[in-house]
Amino acid sequence: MVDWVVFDDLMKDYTMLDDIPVTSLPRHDDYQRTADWLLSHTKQRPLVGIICGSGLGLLADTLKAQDSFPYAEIPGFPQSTVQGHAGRLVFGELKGRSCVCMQGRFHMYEGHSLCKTTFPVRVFKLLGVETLIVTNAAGSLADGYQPGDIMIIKDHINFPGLSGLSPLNGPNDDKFGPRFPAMSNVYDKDLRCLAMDIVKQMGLSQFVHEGVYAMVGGPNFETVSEAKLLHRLGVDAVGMSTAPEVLVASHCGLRVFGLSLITNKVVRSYDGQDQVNHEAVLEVSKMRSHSLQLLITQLVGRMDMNNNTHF
Ligand SMILES: O=P(O)(O)O[C@H]1O[C@H](CO)[C@@H](O)[C@H]1O
Ligand code: HPA
Repeated sequence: MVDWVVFDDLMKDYTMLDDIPVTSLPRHDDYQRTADWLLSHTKQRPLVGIICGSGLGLLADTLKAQDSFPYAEIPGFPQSTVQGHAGRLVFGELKGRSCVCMQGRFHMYEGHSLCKTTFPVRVFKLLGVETLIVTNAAGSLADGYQPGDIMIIKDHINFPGLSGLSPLNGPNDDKFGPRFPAMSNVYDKDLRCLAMDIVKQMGLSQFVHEGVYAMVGGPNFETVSEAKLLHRLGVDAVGMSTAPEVLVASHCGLRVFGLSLITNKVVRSYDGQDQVNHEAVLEVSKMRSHSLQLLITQLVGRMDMNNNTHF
């Protein structure tokens, strides 16, 4: 079993990707062992996996017939350290459909390697999950987005990925997916259309957009110049997570749907006193998490099942 304390100790001296000691990366058996432990501790057989963003963990509390496990009790599971990320894996039903929910995710800026931040996604795959729903708190760059709005993620720009930081670095495990996965249609179009339909029926169209999410490394929020750059590049919302999870999910054939809750406007001017902070992010997340929960519940209830790609 991968020992994350030993792993982190090994990794701390390796800043260049081509230096990562291959033998210390998690192997298929490590993911399988964690999945087997979970399958032997719950009767749920989830088809949908959900990752809750900052302040969005309340969604997990709405699952019916729950079995929940603190990350510390799950063999091989990493631990979360960020406020607003409870650190529990919750199994249960939404609209009668079996789901597994991460109440708390792992971020690169916590000091985790990317294969560690995405460890649960491959465990989900081995549990039988077919569809991954990712949620996050994000700052908006798009004109017209307001704090409290929801963005259906159409596509992403993975800045750490563009500069060589990928959870798929290292030898490829063909049991999970191909060496060179395509990413051109990574956020499932049918699910995005279905979500838009639900939004209309819920009367939320005014608050819901479809747009491009960019992942930056964090943990600092953006400078004004960085914000201007992101805006010019066509980024609608920015955060410090999601892209690696989506990459790993898509690599192993999971269907992906993503939502950003806009918690703040990214400051794009030197005038004024506006400053974003994590407490404000959590406050807005909590305020609007109910609409997000309703949207996800409806989506899970209406999505078709048993149609993901198998390698
Ligand atoms: O992406 P999630 O986990 O929702 O969290 C977002 O909120 C935190 C900043 O307030 C960062 O971690 C950012 O990525
Ligand atoms: N920038 C980056 N990450 C974030 C933000 C932001 O403005 N808000 C919430 N997560």
